[in-house]
Amino acid sequence: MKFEQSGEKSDSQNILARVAFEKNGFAPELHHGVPTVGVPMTTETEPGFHEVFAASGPVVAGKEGNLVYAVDGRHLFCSVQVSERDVYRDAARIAYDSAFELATRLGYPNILRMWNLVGGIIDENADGMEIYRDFCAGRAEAFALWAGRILHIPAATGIGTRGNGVYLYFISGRADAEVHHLENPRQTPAYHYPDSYGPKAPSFARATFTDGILYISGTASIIGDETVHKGDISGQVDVTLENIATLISTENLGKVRPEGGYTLQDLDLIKVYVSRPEDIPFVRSRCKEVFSPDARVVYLNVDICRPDLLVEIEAIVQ
Ligand SMILES: O=C(O)c1cccc(O)c1
Ligand SMILES: CC(=O)C(=O)O
Repeated sequence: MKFEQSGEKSDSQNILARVAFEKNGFAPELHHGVPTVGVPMTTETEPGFHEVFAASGPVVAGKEGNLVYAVDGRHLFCSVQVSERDVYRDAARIAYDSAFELATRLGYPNILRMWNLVGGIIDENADGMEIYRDFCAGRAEAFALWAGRILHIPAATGIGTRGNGVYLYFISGRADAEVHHLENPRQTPAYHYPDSYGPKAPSFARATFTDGILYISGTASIIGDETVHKGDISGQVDVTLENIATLISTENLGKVRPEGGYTLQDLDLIKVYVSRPEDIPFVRSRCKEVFSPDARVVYLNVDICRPDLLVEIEAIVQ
């Protein structure tokens, strides 16, 4: 598995799947035989871009119900869209349930990395519950239904969009793949968050390390389970970067990676989610100081899963 990002479409050879970051989204489809999903994450003024998941072997792609997927012998990519609705819990459970059924049936039960792009993430649903909490409840029910068959809870992102409904996509691997899911010593595991954050805790790990690739989950200014530096973008950026630095340090990642850990200079394919557009110039200049000049970094103006979070960062080391 390898990731690429580009401003243009590359041709479809050896591509497992493609995600188009654009202004309007579109439901997953097979585009010239390649699973393609459009996620509504950019604005008129930001250029769109594509993220490409490279295949490790001959690709077989398909569609089943709402699921669009591809396998290459080592990995499954699967995507499903949940259209806008009053309450998401049942639809989120059903979407994950059908995706997990496919993943286990095809022999890729080892989820490695998932993205949950949730329109109106901090708005209320028709019952007055925050949509992120509503979504998390359905997702947690699906993980509980599949416990033992879907092997672990992986690294993830759960973030707002500039559209409606929910876009899900994930990659998973074979049962025998060597996969390590990591937690952060500075943070409570999200799946143990108390119910003050919602009826079911968020189902994700802080990072997944497999096959020489480190997937870092969306990370924010949270210590323990609490948001710190409320209203202070500078403080939130610093804590977010410190959280990532600790997560990928030799003390933490070195437990599963014999060569040791990484530093912020090793991050690539970085996504920086910023909830207030006016903070983007500051965040950009701070990120320039800490990330490698060769790192590919995009800034996306979307809501984050708690109203008091101003910034969230995800990345890959490969
Ligand atoms: O619910 C999630 O999957 C999630 C994962 C990472 C960060 C975040 O805000 C949310
Ligand atoms: C970012 C976030 O929501 C979390 O770490 O829980």
